[in-house]
Amino acid sequence: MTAVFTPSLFDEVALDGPEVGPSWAGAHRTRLDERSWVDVVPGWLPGAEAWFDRLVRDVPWNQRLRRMFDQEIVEPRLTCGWALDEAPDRAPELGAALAERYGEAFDRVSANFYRDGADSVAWHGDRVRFTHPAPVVAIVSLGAPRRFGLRPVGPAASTDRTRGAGGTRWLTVCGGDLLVMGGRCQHEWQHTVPKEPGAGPRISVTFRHSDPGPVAARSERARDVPAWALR
Ligand SMILES: O=C(O)CCC(=O)C(=O)O
Ligand SMILES: [Fe+2]
Repeated sequence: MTAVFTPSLFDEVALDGPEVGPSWAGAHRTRLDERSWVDVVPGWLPGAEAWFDRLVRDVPWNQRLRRMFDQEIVEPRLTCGWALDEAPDRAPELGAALAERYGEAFDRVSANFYRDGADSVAWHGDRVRFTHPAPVVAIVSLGAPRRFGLRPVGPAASTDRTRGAGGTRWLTVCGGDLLVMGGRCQHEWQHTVPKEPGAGPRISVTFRHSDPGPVAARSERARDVPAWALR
């Protein structure tokens, strides 16, 4: 008998089947300078669309207030954070895949929800720099594409005369892409997701490691960076 294709049955099998893990096939490292790097893996996460829909629906999003001098600023995006083992489904599995690849015990997950192009994150280095000389920060993008900027600050800015416009780099991150910052990126570079009129909704899920480990980490000084951290 000839097999008959039944779309509903096919859909069910696809939904109930094992979720395919991330793929490193397209991984590409850009050296920002001799001490900082960014990895981009286009199409890292299969099933990114379905995960986006689930997170939009299930995460208890909130909009934080930030004190800036004597003003309270409402952050232009929604956020939520967890310990890795309490984070929503897929995050623990993805944290384990990242830990294997980067040799870091990622234990913190946070998510940002950019509802539209009016939501953004301003230029900053992540707070993990206060406890780590060379933190690895991994960001999974879900939903609509957005521009992601990196610009040098501190020593990197003053030595980088070759790239024009202050050495700022721009890339576009799409749903399913992975972007990983490492080396001195949080100390000597800043990053941003600027406002982008017309952009659709996007979520970023970030993985960080909170334990500074055996390295004496409470320092911003470059000479304290262990060689292994600058891979
Ligand atoms: O949404 C992004 O890709 C960046 C998020 C970010 O920089 C942060 O959460 O610190
Ligand atoms: Fe950040």
